[in-house]
Amino acid sequence: MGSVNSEKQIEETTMFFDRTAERLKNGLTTTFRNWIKRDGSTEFKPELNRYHLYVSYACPWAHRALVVRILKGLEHVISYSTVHWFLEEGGWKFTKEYPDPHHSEDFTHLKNVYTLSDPNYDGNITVPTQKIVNNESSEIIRMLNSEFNEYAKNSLDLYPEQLRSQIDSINDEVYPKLNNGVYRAGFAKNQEAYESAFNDVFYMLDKIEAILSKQRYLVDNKILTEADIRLWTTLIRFDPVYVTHFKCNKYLVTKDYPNIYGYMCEIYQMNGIKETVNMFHIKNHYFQSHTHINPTKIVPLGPEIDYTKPHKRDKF
Ligand SMILES: N[C@@H](CCC(=O)N[C@@H](CS)C(=O)NCC(=O)O)C(=O)O
Repeated sequence: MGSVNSEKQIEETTMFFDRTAERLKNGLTTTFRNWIKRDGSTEFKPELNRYHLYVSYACPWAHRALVVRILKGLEHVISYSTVHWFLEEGGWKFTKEYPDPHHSEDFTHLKNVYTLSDPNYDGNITVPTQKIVNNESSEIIRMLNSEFNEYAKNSLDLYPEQLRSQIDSINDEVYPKLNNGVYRAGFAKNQEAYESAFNDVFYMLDKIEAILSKQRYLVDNKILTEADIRLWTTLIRFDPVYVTHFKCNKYLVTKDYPNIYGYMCEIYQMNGIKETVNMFHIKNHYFQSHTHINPTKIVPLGPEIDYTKPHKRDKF
């Protein structure tokens, strides 16, 4: 790390992240899709200290799981560890600083955990993952929300029955246009693809700003839902990373969208949430790993953002 990459390295990095981009475009194509069920209908029962979340602090999808774990008060039930922030061919790595807490030092990569579960595994090595159980964050957060209630310190329901169809429909729009839209813009191979992704991103942000000018949360005026969490982990990366690195630079979310900014502050200020935000991992991951779009690997120093200001969202 540190030096400018050769053409061959850039080509390899491009191919590696093309595969990630392809998978993200297609949505739920992850491999381990088991469910933890409190009714005992699967082999995975909710239990204290049985499950571990392998995350990358850098990853917006893994970040969802960290946030829901805190909001539900499951810190004493489910442990987690983070991989190193640098992602390259070979996948997410364990290091001395970021070890795999469950296996010996022979486990150098997250891939080792996958192959332990399935020796023939040759699919994508993504985070978050729990070995064997599930590596699809949208499903992991549903399990954390509903299946661990007998241990959870907080009784909130992020996917309440009466709001499910609205949550599903906003997720279906926010995912392609914004969560993944920023990646489509950043990894675009031509002007047309970039512009189409860019327009989706700002169409979605404009729409969200309008919603949040009328109500406290994305789906409901009073009830925080998983749709908010899925949105927030993208928003928190927007100004520091996506504006420059992925060229989503029409507006800044913390300057040009006052309602979105207040909403980001409110969630950031919820108990335990700011500790899930590791801006060092986030910035270093994107700016250093994606050498095909940032060959010098220089990590910008800014921006300075204050998430601790009064959010005033309780006006609704
Ligand atoms: N659908 C997956 C996507 C997760 C994902 O693609 N994560 C990226 C990092 S942000 C990753 O781990 N990429 C590694 C790779 O593609 O090998 C989820 O939400 O859990």
